[in-house]
Amino acid sequence: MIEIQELTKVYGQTTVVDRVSLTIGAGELCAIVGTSGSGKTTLMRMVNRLVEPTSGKVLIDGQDTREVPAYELRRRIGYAIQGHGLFPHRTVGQNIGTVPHLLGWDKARIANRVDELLSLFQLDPAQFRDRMPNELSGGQQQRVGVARALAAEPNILLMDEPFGALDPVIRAKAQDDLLAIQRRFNTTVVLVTHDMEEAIHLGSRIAVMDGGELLQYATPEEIIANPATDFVAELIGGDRPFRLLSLAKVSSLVEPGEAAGQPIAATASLREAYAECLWSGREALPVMDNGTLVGRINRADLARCAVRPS
Ligand SMILES: Nc1ncnc2c1ncn2[C@@H]1O[C@H](COP(=O)(O)OP(=O)(O)OP(=O)(O)O)[C@@H](O)[C@H]1O
Repeated sequence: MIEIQELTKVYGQTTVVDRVSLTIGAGELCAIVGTSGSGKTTLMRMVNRLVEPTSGKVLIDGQDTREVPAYELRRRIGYAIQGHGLFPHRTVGQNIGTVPHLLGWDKARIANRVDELLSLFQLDPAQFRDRMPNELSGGQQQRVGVARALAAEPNILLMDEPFGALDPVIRAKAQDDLLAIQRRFNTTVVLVTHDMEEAIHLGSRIAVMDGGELLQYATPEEIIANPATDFVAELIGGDRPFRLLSLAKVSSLVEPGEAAGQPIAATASLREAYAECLWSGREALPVMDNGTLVGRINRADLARCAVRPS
């Protein structure tokens, strides 16, 4: 658990993070969202003391981070940034093994961990572990960057716009990889993004920053339904019904029965299902789960899920 209490950063005359307090539960993914310069990165970097707070404090599992040497904190907390920050003259395997090496893990354990992470990120270890970063695509480099941040099995992972530079298809894949890994290891993740869509998709809670202040800290459902200020509403944009639909899966709305045409996956979002209904002009779609037809989903139910929650 991360408890941020009255955290403040002042540079010269400017307060860039202003008495922000929030608690991130173990295994949660907190997405910090806001416009450029709103203080997102500074707030996040104060968690591992890459930036020293001017005042306020951060407790990790109850321990004040000021009592822990900064270098130890940075080893304990994974950190991944946009543009991955890989060491260009070290192989993929050496990059991923950086922190385990610093922690004195033996070679076999490091090699196992490197291969395990490469496999998790769907990069064949035999093919990738000895390559240099410039022999990878941007998306592959990004995945290696996240794998490196996870190498020493940190309980906490800080991510600064990790998917910002990726094209939409690779980005969606990288986001899903992150969610799968985060759930598997129950990692607490703090992720900075300027993209509300990404925050809604990934965040179990979203912290909205503006001008150094925390405007709202709530679940995606709460933020969409009840934005705290006009600015938060503006960040969410006009397509709130679709954002609501994107939060739930088809499996949550399956009913018994049949429908004609191409099935939709139970793991697809309600938004995808609604789009498919509209696009194909169908009132209902068959639902497929692991290769088996499990029922159908109908358009009227989908439309009801898009209504503003009361
Ligand atoms: N080392 C520094 N010295 C002085 N000002 C700084 C320093 N680091 C950041 N700032 C200022 O603090 C403010 C917040 O910066 P920060 O990087 O936290 O914003 P951000 O919300 O992450 O923005 P972006 O989305 O553009 O990365 C900005 O106005 C920035 O210019």
